[in-house]
Amino acid sequence: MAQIAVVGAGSWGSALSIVLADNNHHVKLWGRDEKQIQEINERHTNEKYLPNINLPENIKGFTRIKDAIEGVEAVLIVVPTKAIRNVLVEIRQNLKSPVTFIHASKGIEPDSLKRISEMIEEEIPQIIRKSVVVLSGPSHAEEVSLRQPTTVTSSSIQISEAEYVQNLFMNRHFRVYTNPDLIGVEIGGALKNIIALGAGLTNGLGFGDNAKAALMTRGLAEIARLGIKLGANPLTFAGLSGLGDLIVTCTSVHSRNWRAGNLLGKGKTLEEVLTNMGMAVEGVRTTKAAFQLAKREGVEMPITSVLYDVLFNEKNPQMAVEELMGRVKTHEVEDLSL
Ligand SMILES: NC(=O)c1ccc[n+]([C@@H]2O[C@H](COP(=O)([O-])OP(=O)(O)OC[C@H]3O[C@@H](n4cnc5c(N)ncnc54)[C@H](O)[C@@H]3O)[C@@H](O)[C@H]2O)c1
Ligand SMILES: O=P(O)(O)OC[C@H](O)CO
Repeated sequence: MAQIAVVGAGSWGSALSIVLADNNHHVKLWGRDEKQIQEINERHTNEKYLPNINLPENIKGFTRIKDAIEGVEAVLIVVPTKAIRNVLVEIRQNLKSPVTFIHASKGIEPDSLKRISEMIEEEIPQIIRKSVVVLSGPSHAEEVSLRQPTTVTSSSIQISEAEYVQNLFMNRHFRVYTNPDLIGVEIGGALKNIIALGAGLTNGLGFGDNAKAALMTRGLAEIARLGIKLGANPLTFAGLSGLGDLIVTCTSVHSRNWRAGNLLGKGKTLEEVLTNMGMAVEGVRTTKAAFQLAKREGVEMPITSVLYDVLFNEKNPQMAVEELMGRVKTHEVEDLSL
């Protein structure tokens, strides 16, 4: 059985630790909060992030990254995107031999416009990096930790490494597929959070299922348009890390992005929403990054664009919906190869 470091003891890092521990791996879970790590080691719980869940005893908590990564064969990064570069620097300074880097975070870095696998390649020299693999798909921590049926995709340009990660995680509750399209998997996983914010926002405004279905469908069209321009396989967007994750995030009671959008639609300010959530709402920064990426690539992304104005330029949400509905008439199906 393998020894794996999980860097990030929030909801998703803790839930994925349970999957690995159920598969009899030795999990070294890093978190920055001493009290939380003490709770994980002594009471085998993480009440703030996974209430009412018992953690298996083969999950050990660490507060120093140096200790968590010592002797492991793979490092799973699962902190919010804004924290990734800092943890990577600390890993680089302490890692002694090459490991597989897996990440399960969902975001794009504003300004640099890097995907997370690109940040890993930038920060971690090849001599200590066997490969980079992303794990993504429709998977809320709350359900994974209850061992409810979940399916995800393991993606790497080295398919043997994607299969290695598939083998680490796969069990009878957690089914893992592989896909070599790293760009498509990362873009789908990151950008669906923008659409979930929009779906929550229309709910907050009092609109129903027609509006939600419209946002999801046209949202997927613009995600695919950008992804294909960046080199993704169009079919990936119909898969687990595309359509699958879009469905779960736009319709689940667990979705942080949907809940944040809902509060915005009900008139709360962005600051009020983020303060109240207390958990990662990746869609906000990803909207900024996707807006910048669309501009750089010359790709039309109307939903992302109006949400950017709602989040960062105080556009009224009701006006944003009216703007989308009043766009110039167009064809539905486009030639995505253009
Ligand atoms: N929660 C889910 O169901 C889920 C599922 C799939 C993917 N994800 C993705 O996983 C990533 C983590 O999300 P989460 O839901 O676990 O978040 P969370 O809010 O539950 O936990 C975040 C964790 O990161 C830590 N953290 C926050 N800022 C930090 C910093 N600057 N430096 C170091 N640590 C920091 C927090 O202390 C906490 O332990 C996100 O990219 C999210 O999109 C989440
Ligand atoms: O709760 P959300 O909106 O951060 O979404 C979590 C996961 O990405 C769902 O797959």
